[in-house]
Amino acid sequence: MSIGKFEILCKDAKSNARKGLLTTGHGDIRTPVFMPVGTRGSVKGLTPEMVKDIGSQIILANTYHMYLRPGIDVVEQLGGLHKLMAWDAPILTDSGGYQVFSLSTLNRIGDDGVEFASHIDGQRIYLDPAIATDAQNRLGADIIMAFDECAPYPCERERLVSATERSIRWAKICKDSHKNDLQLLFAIVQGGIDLELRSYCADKLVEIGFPGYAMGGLSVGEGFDNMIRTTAHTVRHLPEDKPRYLMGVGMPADLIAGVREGIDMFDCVLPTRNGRNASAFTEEGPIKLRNSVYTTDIRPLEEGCGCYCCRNFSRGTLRHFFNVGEMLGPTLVSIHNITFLQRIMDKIHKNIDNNTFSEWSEEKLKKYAAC
Ligand SMILES: CNc1nc2cc3c(cc2[nH]1)N=C(N)NC3
Repeated sequence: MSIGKFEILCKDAKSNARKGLLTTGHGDIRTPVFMPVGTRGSVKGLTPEMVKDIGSQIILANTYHMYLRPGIDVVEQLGGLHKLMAWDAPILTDSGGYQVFSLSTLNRIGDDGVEFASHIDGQRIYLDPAIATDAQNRLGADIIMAFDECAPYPCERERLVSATERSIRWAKICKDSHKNDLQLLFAIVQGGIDLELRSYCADKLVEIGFPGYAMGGLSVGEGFDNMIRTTAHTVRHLPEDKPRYLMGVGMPADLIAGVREGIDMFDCVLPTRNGRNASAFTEEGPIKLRNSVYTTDIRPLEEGCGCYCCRNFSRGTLRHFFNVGEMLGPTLVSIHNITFLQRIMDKIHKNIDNNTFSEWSEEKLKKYAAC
């Protein structure tokens, strides 16, 4: 089994879209792929069996959160992350770089690492590239991420440059610290929407050499056009034969547009976060189920969807569940929303196979933009 092998199976003639097969320690991943997020070891509100039934191939967990609770030692004593999550397929762990800068109270950012106060109990913690890589090696995920510094958006160019430079230096330390050949260490390209900085960062990371490359720092309020323009530009600086991962993305239109620019992997909390907040993806745009207009609506969320939620529950029932605070409401709408994104990925695969992706994606993007 050649872990890290990425085979391009089919390429769209009129865009950068492609289908691939990525070999990992827990099986092959057919790309493009959407990865549901299980930040603290659970895809919120869903059993692993539900996630598997939807057709998800790989799920995420987060090193920052697992480091704080229950702690890496405890995860190891519980049999590792796959055992803890009851998931025998591929897992990707984010390094915690984003969460340290977005969740915690930063005390010190140095070239060595970061000192911060835990967002849980204020405990002072120190993380650096080597510690974050060792933690991911011990968690045992199949794909692990470099420890990076995520500059806020927007921010002064000087801050963006220093965060990008530091992320490059830290990526090299992560690669030198990474000991487990069963795990793939992906680099993360930073640089905001500054195309020159993105090129510089991508070129430097490719020089160091990684089995896959992510793009971080997008889908943070820059807007769809900036995100796609930056993605398209950066992809041109990444190797054709390595997987490309657009972190934290995204909504239905983002997935289609990202694939068109040559992205292979996506993750996003929105299907479950929106699901918990009674917001459901539909082909006609999101619907807010707490709205009284759905009180006696006997239709499923989406005619023809086929997910467990749409096969068994009406919009009226779902509105009732949210209205009275039944736990089943968030679970059902999360199942539907992940299924909705999975179905988009399935349609992407089919259209790339049939060489109809460009026309299909054009029509879909127009439709979703109008929602
Ligand atoms: C908008 N969501 C999102 N953007 C991200 C950006 C990054 C990330 C996770 C994200 N999630 N993880 C990193 N280690 N770095 C960059």
